[in-house]
Amino acid sequence: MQTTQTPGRLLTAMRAKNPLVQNITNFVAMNIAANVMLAAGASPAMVHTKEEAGEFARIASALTINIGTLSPDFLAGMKEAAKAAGEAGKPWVLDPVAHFATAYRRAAVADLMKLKPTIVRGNASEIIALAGSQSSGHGVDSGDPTEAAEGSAITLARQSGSIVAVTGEVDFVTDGQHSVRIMGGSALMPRITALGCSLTCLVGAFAAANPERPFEATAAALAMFAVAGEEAAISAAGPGSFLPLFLDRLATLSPETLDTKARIVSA
Ligand SMILES: Nc1ncnc2c1ncn2[C@@H]1O[C@H](COP(=O)(O)OP(=O)(O)O)[C@@H](O)[C@H]1O
Ligand SMILES: Cc1ncsc1CCOP(=O)(O)O
Ligand SMILES: [Mg+2]
Repeated sequence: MQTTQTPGRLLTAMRAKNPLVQNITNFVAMNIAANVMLAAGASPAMVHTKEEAGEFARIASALTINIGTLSPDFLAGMKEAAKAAGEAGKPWVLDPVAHFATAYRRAAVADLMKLKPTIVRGNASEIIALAGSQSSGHGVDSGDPTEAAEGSAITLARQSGSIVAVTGEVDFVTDGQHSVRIMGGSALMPRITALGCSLTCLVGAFAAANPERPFEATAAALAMFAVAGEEAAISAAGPGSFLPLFLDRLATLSPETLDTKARIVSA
């Protein structure tokens, strides 16, 4: 029987491990996602080409895959890395950015889902479409509220066996049987590009340090973003000044404060 782990304890474990996380992410996100991970306490490596992606996945503690700026070379690397992570029993996270927008993206995500991601993290429109329903997404941004995606997230988790996380004004995490909602964050967050992509990478870091608890690890990473985002917004004048304040808050957030301020409720 496992003891209950609070988000703060999972954060402590993540910082203690300083996990090496391989991120095959998009050109927009590479720099900000690496900075988010370093600030939070993880060790990011952006390694994507097919010649080395599988080999690297065997030495990293977790893998994250994001299709934001997809190309044939990236996709080949993603498949090599996902196969290697699966064979090595390492957790991996899929971010299906705007997968509904083109036939190429749809096919790529269908192939990656067959490789059984441990966790899928997307915005509401992405998760609704991935479960086979009609979404109102426009490109990389969501056109749907999280509550409209909750049923789709549960269906997707049951179909795929993955933990599914939907983010937005409220976040939702489900394994198909149990679900939580996470409150917090700031309306400034969707006005800065690649924060969702960066969160996907941070989910990988929490899962790397807590591989037996991917559900709790996912909720803890989302709660860290929610608390740090809410606090950074207090002094921010807009999206530009929010970003450095957010990085500082990720770095200074203590496990005790995370436990006190995280708002995670059973759904
Ligand atoms: N309106 C909002 N209010 C508070 N937090 C938000 C809001 N929209 C998004 N967030 C937060 O921003 C982060 C990125 O989520 P999201 O914008 O949904 O991802 P994506 O960039 O992939 O669309 C998450 O931590 C989420 O909780
Ligand atoms: C703008 C853009 N275009 C392709 S990927 C990308 C970044 C999307 O980041 P996020 O999903 O975190 O908003
Ligand atoms: Mg996104």
